[in-house]
Amino acid sequence: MTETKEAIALVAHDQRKDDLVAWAKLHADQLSQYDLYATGTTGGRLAKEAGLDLTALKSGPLGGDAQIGAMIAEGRLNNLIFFIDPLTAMPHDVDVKSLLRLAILYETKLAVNEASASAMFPLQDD
Ligand SMILES: O=C(CO)COP(=O)(O)O
Repeated sequence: MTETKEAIALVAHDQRKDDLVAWAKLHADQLSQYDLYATGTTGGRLAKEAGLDLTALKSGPLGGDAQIGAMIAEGRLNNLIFFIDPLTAMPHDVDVKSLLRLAILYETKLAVNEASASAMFPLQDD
């Protein structure tokens, strides 16, 4: 029987993308052991610049946050690394709030910056 790999979703707001890419480069070996998902623009950068093999969803403002929220609600994802920009208003703030609400509701392991993302590893099975 093949074992299902645990999944991690990676998301960063525009002002935090450089930081997530830099963090992901440092942790590429660890990340590559998991099924990786990302919102569209974040995923494109992580694939190109950090060499990660991942599934890119829609861009956040076009429904990518909602897709990740749906994965959480369906029990398909329980790790989320979301580098949030705390200083910029977002047109899709309701989607961001919805994703965070679902992550909290479903006990998702959630990291919002470098320190908390680094503290996620090694991931432990529930
Ligand atoms: O907006 C986002 C998260 O709220 C991220 O989306 P992108 O990765 O497509 O920029």
